Amino acid sequence: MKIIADENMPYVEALFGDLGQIEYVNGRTLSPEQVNDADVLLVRSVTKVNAALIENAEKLKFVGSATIGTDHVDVDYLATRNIYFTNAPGCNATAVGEYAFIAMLELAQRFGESLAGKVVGIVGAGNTGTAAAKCLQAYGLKVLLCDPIKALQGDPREFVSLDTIIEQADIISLHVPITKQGQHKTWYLFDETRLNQLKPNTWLLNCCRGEVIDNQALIKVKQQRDDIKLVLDVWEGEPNPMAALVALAEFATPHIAGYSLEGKARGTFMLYQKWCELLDLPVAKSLESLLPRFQFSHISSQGDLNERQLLKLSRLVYDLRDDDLSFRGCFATAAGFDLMRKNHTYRREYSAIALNQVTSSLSAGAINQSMLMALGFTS
Ligand SMILES: NC(=O)c1ccc[n+]([C@@H]2O[C@H](COP(=O)([O-])OP(=O)(O)OC[C@H]3O[C@@H](n4cnc5c(N)ncnc54)[C@H](O)[C@@H]3O)[C@@H](O)[C@H]2O)c1
Ligand SMILES: O=C(O)[C@H](O)[C@H](O)COP(=O)(O)O
Repeated sequence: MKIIADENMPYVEALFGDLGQIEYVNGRTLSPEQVNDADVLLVRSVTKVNAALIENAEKLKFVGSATIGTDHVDVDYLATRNIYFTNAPGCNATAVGEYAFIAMLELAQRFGESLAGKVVGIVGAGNTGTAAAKCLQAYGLKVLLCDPIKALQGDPREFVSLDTIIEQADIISLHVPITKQGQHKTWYLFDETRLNQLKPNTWLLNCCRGEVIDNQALIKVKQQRDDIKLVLDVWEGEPNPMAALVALAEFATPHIAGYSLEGKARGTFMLYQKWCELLDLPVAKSLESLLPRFQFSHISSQGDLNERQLLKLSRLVYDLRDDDLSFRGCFATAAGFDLMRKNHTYRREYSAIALNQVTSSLSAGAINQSMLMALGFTS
């Protein structure tokens, strides 16, 4: 069996090595000739899987994308060809949620403010939005959720409109898929009009898809409104973000909000699980066996923490400042953007740290052992 896999998808050898002959390819430049004799195709968000790519791949029976988003895959075409498709919903949700939370802690520190007490609006309350809300609520913040689709489906959580979020939230974090049609389309959901409606001093974070914000309009609005602060992980026209926008963002990264080792491993593992299920094979490998031990796996601290100390602790699993600095040095070329993504193999999730807070208080609202557990650290 021939398995074609993106060279930047980790753990493919460990999980699929026994199941067939693996050939690694550059997902961004993958050509039809390279997939013509494939049985299995494993991709990431940078590969457009459509008729143009796989028309002549007659043996192809399985396409797996180790991603949450599916906008790069023509799922209708795959269905007409009876090719099984799976993605990895939720695989990197914790990573995205922690990225957003840590970015907010960083902004608070940079501007001498406290994150505690702010109201956060989450647009899109699926896997990543819920993961972000989990951290924020664990930290005691008021969270407003906007997701008209979930509301219509009867999700029991309380939802508000996007207008309410814009009026009331101090911070807005975007977590929607990119959709170009329909009542709830998200393409340029934040256009110039909406961007101009942001209340003074809003922090706007985008870790879903670049085109959810009109990037040209964002440049224009931000040039007139320095009160708005931006954290941007995704960009219109990746891998070529607009240089003027990078310069205007407080924190800028190359679409790596989901790139914890845990999230990456989960993505490939979910494809492996699905493939085993389809072939009626036992799931012989485990997710845990893939992950290296974290160098700060056990930490003891004395007493409750303050917000600054929580940020210090967070920087052990993910120091956003480092990525921001590297990005500014490499984003000018597509190769630089992609290389930083390729080499991004160092980030962990809060769960990688077992925390023992000696003399932790029981007071509600304190950054004590129970709040840290709720954030995702382990004991
Ligand atoms: N930056 C990254 O590394 C990274 C990582 C993972 C996912 N993503 C992107 O984030 C997107 C969201 O991921 P997810 O796991 O949360 O997906 P999800 O499908 O679990 O949740 C998306 C939610 O958005 C809601 N939604 C759709 N249109 C909306 C609208 N107009 N207004 C408000 N809500 C709307 C949906 O109802 C759904 O609940 C993915 O589709 C992907 O594009 C980016
Ligand atoms: O949709 C997703 O899951 C994310 O955008 C994903 O993290 C992108 O990473 P890539 O597939 O490009 O490695």
